[in-house]
Amino acid sequence: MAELDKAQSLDEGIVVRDLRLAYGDTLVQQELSFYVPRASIFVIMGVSGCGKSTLLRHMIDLEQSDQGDIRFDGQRLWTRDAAERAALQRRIGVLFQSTALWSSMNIGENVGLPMQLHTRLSAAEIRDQVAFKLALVGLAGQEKRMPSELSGGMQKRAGLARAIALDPDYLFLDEPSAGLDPITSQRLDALIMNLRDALQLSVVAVTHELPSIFTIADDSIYLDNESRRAIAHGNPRDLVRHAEHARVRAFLNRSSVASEVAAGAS
Ligand SMILES: Nc1ncnc2c1ncn2[C@@H]1O[C@H](COP(=O)(O)OP(=O)(O)OP(=O)(O)O)[C@@H](O)[C@H]1O
Repeated sequence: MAELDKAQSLDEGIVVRDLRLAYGDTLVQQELSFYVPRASIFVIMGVSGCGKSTLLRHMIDLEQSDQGDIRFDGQRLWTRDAAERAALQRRIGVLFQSTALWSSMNIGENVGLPMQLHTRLSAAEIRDQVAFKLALVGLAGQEKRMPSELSGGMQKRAGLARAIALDPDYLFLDEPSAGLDPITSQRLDALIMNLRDALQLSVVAVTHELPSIFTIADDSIYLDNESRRAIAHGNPRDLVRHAEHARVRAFLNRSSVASEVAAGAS
Protein backbone atom coordinates (compact mmCIF):
# COMPACT_ATOMS: atom_id res chain seq x y z
CA MET A 1 0.00 0.00 0.00
CA ALA A 2 1.57 3.31 -1.18
CA GLU A 3 0.41 5.16 1.93
CA LEU A 4 2.20 2.67 4.17
CA ASP A 5 5.44 2.87 2.17
CA LYS A 6 5.40 6.65 2.50
CA ALA A 7 4.76 6.34 6.24
CA GLN A 8 7.69 4.04 6.68
CA SER A 9 10.06 6.37 4.87
CA LEU A 10 8.81 9.34 6.89
CA ASP A 11 9.34 7.39 10.12
CA GLU A 12 6.54 9.16 11.90
CA GLY A 13 3.17 8.18 13.32
CA ILE A 14 1.99 4.61 13.80
CA VAL A 15 2.29 1.92 11.16
CA VAL A 16 0.47 -1.42 11.50
CA ARG A 17 1.45 -3.99 8.91
CA ASP A 18 -0.07 -7.39 8.14
CA LEU A 19 -1.16 -7.91 11.74
CA ARG A 20 -2.92 -11.13 12.75
CA LEU A 21 -4.94 -11.28 15.96
CA ALA A 22 -5.91 -14.60 17.55
CA TYR A 23 -6.63 -16.20 20.88
CA GLY A 24 -5.05 -19.64 20.63
CA ASP A 25 -6.52 -21.24 17.52
CA THR A 26 -9.39 -18.76 17.33
CA LEU A 27 -8.75 -16.18 14.66
CA VAL A 28 -10.03 -12.68 15.53
CA GLN A 29 -8.65 -10.56 12.63
CA GLN A 30 -5.99 -10.97 9.96
CA GLU A 31 -4.02 -8.94 7.40
CA LEU A 32 -4.57 -5.62 9.17
CA SER A 33 -2.48 -2.81 7.66
CA PHE A 34 -2.94 0.90 8.26
CA TYR A 35 -1.13 4.12 9.06
CA VAL A 36 -1.93 6.79 11.66
CA PRO A 37 -0.02 10.02 10.90
CA ARG A 38 0.90 12.57 13.54
CA ALA A 39 -1.85 15.06 14.47
CA SER A 40 -4.66 12.81 13.27
CA ILE A 41 -7.45 10.68 14.74
CA PHE A 42 -7.92 7.09 13.57
CA VAL A 43 -11.12 5.28 14.58
CA ILE A 44 -11.44 1.50 14.82
CA MET A 45 -15.03 0.50 13.97
CA GLY A 46 -17.05 -2.69 13.81
CA VAL A 47 -19.85 -4.61 15.49
CA SER A 48 -19.51 -6.10 18.94
CA GLY A 49 -17.02 -8.95 19.10
CA CYS A 50 -15.20 -8.13 15.84
CA GLY A 51 -11.90 -7.49 17.63
CA LYS A 52 -11.67 -3.72 18.22
CA SER A 53 -10.47 -4.03 21.82
CA THR A 54 -8.14 -6.87 20.88
CA LEU A 55 -6.50 -4.63 18.25
CA LEU A 56 -6.23 -1.77 20.75
CA ARG A 57 -4.66 -4.05 23.36
CA HIS A 58 -2.02 -5.18 20.86
CA MET A 59 -1.25 -1.57 19.88
CA ILE A 60 -0.66 -0.53 23.50
CA ASP A 61 1.52 -3.61 24.08
CA LEU A 62 -0.78 -5.44 26.48
CA GLU A 63 -0.80 -8.36 24.06
CA GLN A 64 1.59 -9.50 21.36
CA SER A 65 1.02 -11.23 18.05
CA ASP A 66 3.47 -13.57 16.37
CA GLN A 67 2.43 -12.30 12.94
CA GLY A 68 2.69 -8.73 11.79
CA ASP A 69 4.39 -5.60 12.89
CA ILE A 70 3.54 -2.37 14.74
CA ARG A 71 5.90 0.61 14.50
CA PHE A 72 5.87 3.90 16.36
CA ASP A 73 7.85 6.58 14.52
CA GLY A 74 9.65 3.81 12.70
CA GLN A 75 10.52 1.84 15.87
CA ARG A 76 9.33 -1.75 16.00
CA LEU A 77 7.24 -2.37 19.13
CA TRP A 78 7.92 -6.06 19.58
CA THR A 79 11.60 -6.48 18.79
CA ARG A 80 13.02 -3.94 21.23
CA ASP A 81 14.86 -4.90 24.38
CA ALA A 82 12.96 -4.42 27.65
CA ALA A 83 14.36 -0.92 28.35
CA GLU A 84 13.65 0.37 24.85
CA ARG A 85 10.20 -1.14 24.94
CA ALA A 86 9.48 0.54 28.30
CA ALA A 87 10.70 3.88 26.90
CA LEU A 88 8.35 3.48 23.95
CA GLN A 89 5.45 2.57 26.24
CA ARG A 90 5.97 5.85 28.10
CA ARG A 91 5.25 7.72 24.86
CA ILE A 92 1.83 6.03 24.74
CA GLY A 93 -1.09 7.53 26.68
CA VAL A 94 -4.25 5.49 27.26
CA LEU A 95 -7.76 6.41 28.37
CA PHE A 96 -9.53 3.20 29.37
CA GLN A 97 -13.30 2.92 29.18
CA SER A 98 -13.53 2.79 32.97
CA THR A 99 -11.11 5.81 33.17
CA ALA A 100 -9.14 3.69 35.73
CA LEU A 101 -8.75 6.63 38.12
CA TRP A 102 -7.63 5.60 41.61
CA SER A 103 -10.68 6.20 43.80
CA SER A 104 -8.60 6.80 46.94
CA MET A 105 -6.55 9.60 45.35
CA ASN A 106 -7.70 13.07 44.45
CA ILE A 107 -7.57 14.27 40.84
CA GLY A 108 -4.25 16.06 41.29
CA GLU A 109 -2.64 12.93 42.75
CA ASN A 110 -4.10 10.78 39.97
CA VAL A 111 -2.64 13.01 37.25
CA GLY A 112 0.68 13.42 39.09
CA LEU A 113 1.20 9.70 39.73
CA PRO A 114 2.75 8.82 36.33
CA MET A 115 5.14 11.77 36.76
CA GLN A 116 6.14 10.53 40.22
CA LEU A 117 6.71 7.01 38.90
CA HIS A 118 8.46 7.79 35.61
CA THR A 119 10.20 11.19 35.88
CA ARG A 120 12.64 12.96 38.18
CA LEU A 121 10.50 16.09 38.44
CA SER A 122 10.41 17.75 41.87
CA ALA A 123 7.16 17.96 43.84
CA ALA A 124 6.79 21.62 42.81
CA GLU A 125 7.38 20.81 39.14
CA ILE A 126 4.83 18.01 39.31
CA ARG A 127 2.30 20.41 40.88
CA ASP A 128 2.85 22.86 37.99
CA GLN A 129 2.59 20.13 35.38
CA VAL A 130 -0.61 18.75 36.97
CA ALA A 131 -2.15 22.25 36.95
CA PHE A 132 -1.16 22.66 33.29
CA LYS A 133 -2.60 19.28 32.24
CA LEU A 134 -5.84 19.89 34.14
CA ALA A 135 -6.18 23.30 32.47
CA LEU A 136 -5.67 21.65 29.06
CA VAL A 137 -8.70 19.40 29.66
CA GLY A 138 -10.89 22.12 31.16
CA LEU A 139 -10.45 21.09 34.81
CA ALA A 140 -8.27 23.97 36.05
CA GLY A 141 -8.19 24.16 39.85
CA GLN A 142 -9.92 20.78 40.40
CA GLU A 143 -6.86 19.06 41.93
CA LYS A 144 -8.40 18.45 45.36
CA ARG A 145 -11.62 16.84 44.20
CA MET A 146 -12.05 13.08 44.49
CA PRO A 147 -13.04 11.04 41.41
CA SER A 148 -16.36 10.10 43.02
CA GLU A 149 -17.27 13.80 43.28
CA LEU A 150 -16.97 14.31 39.51
CA SER A 151 -19.60 13.80 36.80
CA GLY A 152 -18.97 11.13 34.15
CA GLY A 153 -17.76 13.74 31.66
CA MET A 154 -15.38 15.30 34.19
CA GLN A 155 -14.01 11.86 35.07
CA LYS A 156 -13.23 11.29 31.38
CA ARG A 157 -11.45 14.65 31.29
CA ALA A 158 -9.45 13.74 34.37
CA GLY A 159 -8.60 10.39 32.75
CA LEU A 160 -7.43 12.29 29.67
CA ALA A 161 -5.28 14.60 31.82
CA ARG A 162 -3.64 11.51 33.30
CA ALA A 163 -3.24 9.93 29.85
CA ILE A 164 -1.27 12.99 28.66
CA ALA A 165 0.67 13.36 31.95
CA LEU A 166 3.95 12.20 30.39
CA ASP A 167 3.52 14.24 27.16
CA PRO A 168 2.83 11.21 24.96
CA ASP A 169 3.10 11.24 21.18
CA TYR A 170 0.34 8.65 20.83
CA LEU A 171 -3.03 8.58 22.57
CA PHE A 172 -5.35 5.56 22.70
CA LEU A 173 -9.01 5.91 23.66
CA ASP A 174 -11.27 2.96 24.48
CA GLU A 175 -14.93 3.91 23.97
CA PRO A 176 -14.33 7.47 25.26
CA SER A 177 -17.95 8.61 25.08
CA ALA A 178 -19.64 5.42 26.32
CA GLY A 179 -22.22 6.26 28.97
CA LEU A 180 -22.14 10.01 28.40
CA ASP A 181 -25.14 12.12 27.39
CA PRO A 182 -25.02 13.60 23.85
CA ILE A 183 -23.98 17.12 24.94
CA THR A 184 -21.19 15.88 27.24
CA SER A 185 -20.10 13.51 24.52
CA GLN A 186 -19.91 16.38 21.99
CA ARG A 187 -17.76 18.39 24.40
CA LEU A 188 -15.45 15.43 24.90
CA ASP A 189 -15.14 15.05 21.11
CA ALA A 190 -14.15 18.73 20.84
CA LEU A 191 -11.55 18.25 23.59
CA ILE A 192 -10.08 15.19 21.85
CA MET A 193 -9.72 17.17 18.60
CA ASN A 194 -8.14 20.09 20.49
CA LEU A 195 -5.60 17.75 22.07
CA ARG A 196 -4.82 16.23 18.66
CA ASP A 197 -4.02 19.70 17.31
CA ALA A 198 -2.39 21.28 20.37
CA LEU A 199 -0.14 18.30 21.17
CA GLN A 200 0.22 16.94 17.59
CA LEU A 201 -0.90 13.52 18.79
CA SER A 202 -1.50 10.37 16.78
CA VAL A 203 -4.85 9.35 18.30
CA VAL A 204 -6.41 5.87 17.97
CA ALA A 205 -9.99 5.51 19.24
CA VAL A 206 -12.28 2.52 19.55
CA THR A 207 -15.86 3.72 19.46
CA HIS A 208 -19.23 2.70 18.08
CA GLU A 209 -20.91 6.04 18.84
CA LEU A 210 -21.85 7.32 15.37
CA PRO A 211 -21.94 11.06 16.20
CA SER A 212 -18.39 10.74 17.58
CA ILE A 213 -17.19 8.68 14.66
CA PHE A 214 -18.40 11.26 12.14
CA THR A 215 -17.05 14.17 14.21
CA ILE A 216 -13.58 13.09 15.24
CA ALA A 217 -12.33 10.57 12.68
CA ASP A 218 -9.79 11.73 10.13
CA ASP A 219 -9.48 8.13 9.02
CA SER A 220 -10.95 4.79 10.07
CA ILE A 221 -11.00 1.08 9.56
CA TYR A 222 -13.98 -1.29 9.71
CA LEU A 223 -13.22 -4.73 11.13
CA ASP A 224 -15.57 -7.32 9.69
CA ASN A 225 -16.85 -10.04 11.98
CA GLU A 226 -17.53 -12.53 9.18
CA SER A 227 -14.46 -12.39 6.93
CA ARG A 228 -12.20 -11.50 9.91
CA ARG A 229 -10.59 -8.77 7.83
CA ALA A 230 -10.79 -5.00 7.52
CA ILE A 231 -13.29 -4.51 4.70
CA ALA A 232 -13.30 -0.69 4.66
CA HIS A 233 -10.68 1.96 5.27
CA GLY A 234 -11.18 5.71 4.92
CA ASN A 235 -12.96 8.74 6.31
CA PRO A 236 -16.37 7.60 7.68
CA ARG A 237 -18.04 10.56 5.93
CA ASP A 238 -16.94 9.03 2.63
CA LEU A 239 -17.59 5.46 3.69
CA VAL A 240 -21.19 6.14 4.72
CA ARG A 241 -21.97 6.83 1.07
CA HIS A 242 -19.30 5.01 -0.89
CA ALA A 243 -18.19 1.94 1.07
CA GLU A 244 -18.07 -1.06 -1.21
CA HIS A 245 -19.51 -3.46 1.39
CA ALA A 246 -23.16 -3.23 2.38
CA ARG A 247 -22.31 -4.25 5.97
CA VAL A 248 -20.17 -1.12 6.36
CA ARG A 249 -22.84 1.15 4.92
CA ALA A 250 -25.45 -0.48 7.18
CA PHE A 251 -23.21 0.03 10.24
CA LEU A 252 -22.71 3.70 9.40
CA ASN A 253 -26.33 4.28 8.38
CA ARG A 254 -28.06 3.11 11.52
CA SER A 255 -29.20 6.51 12.82
CA SER A 256 -30.55 9.89 11.83
CA VAL A 257 -27.05 11.30 12.35
CA ALA A 258 -25.79 9.11 9.54
CA SER A 259 -28.70 10.12 7.32
CA GLU A 260 -27.76 13.78 7.78
CA VAL A 261 -24.13 13.06 6.95
CA ALA A 262 -25.12 11.01 3.93
CA ALA A 263 -27.37 13.84 2.77
CA GLY A 264 -24.44 16.20 2.93
CA ALA A 265 -25.38 18.15 6.07
CA SER A 266 -22.43 18.53 8.41
N1 LIG B 1 -8.89 -12.91 26.56
C1 LIG B 1 -9.58 -13.51 25.60
N2 LIG B 1 -9.48 -14.84 25.38
C2 LIG B 1 -10.17 -15.45 24.42
N3 LIG B 1 -11.01 -14.81 23.56
C3 LIG B 1 -11.17 -13.50 23.73
C4 LIG B 1 -10.46 -12.77 24.74
N4 LIG B 1 -10.82 -11.45 24.65
C5 LIG B 1 -11.70 -11.38 23.63
N5 LIG B 1 -11.90 -12.61 23.08
C6 LIG B 1 -12.76 -12.90 21.93
O1 LIG B 1 -12.20 -12.24 20.80
C7 LIG B 1 -13.22 -11.68 19.98
C8 LIG B 1 -12.99 -10.18 19.86
O2 LIG B 1 -13.24 -9.57 21.13
P1 LIG B 1 -13.06 -8.00 21.37
O3 LIG B 1 -13.39 -7.73 22.79
O4 LIG B 1 -11.74 -7.58 20.87
O5 LIG B 1 -14.20 -7.41 20.41
P2 LIG B 1 -14.79 -5.93 20.36
O6 LIG B 1 -14.99 -5.62 18.93
O7 LIG B 1 -13.92 -5.01 21.14
O8 LIG B 1 -16.19 -6.12 21.08
P3 LIG B 1 -17.07 -5.05 21.93
O9 LIG B 1 -17.49 -3.99 20.95
O10 LIG B 1 -18.23 -5.88 22.39
O11 LIG B 1 -16.20 -4.56 23.04
C9 LIG B 1 -14.55 -12.04 20.62
O12 LIG B 1 -15.04 -13.20 20.00
C10 LIG B 1 -14.18 -12.34 22.06
O13 LIG B 1 -15.05 -13.28 22.63
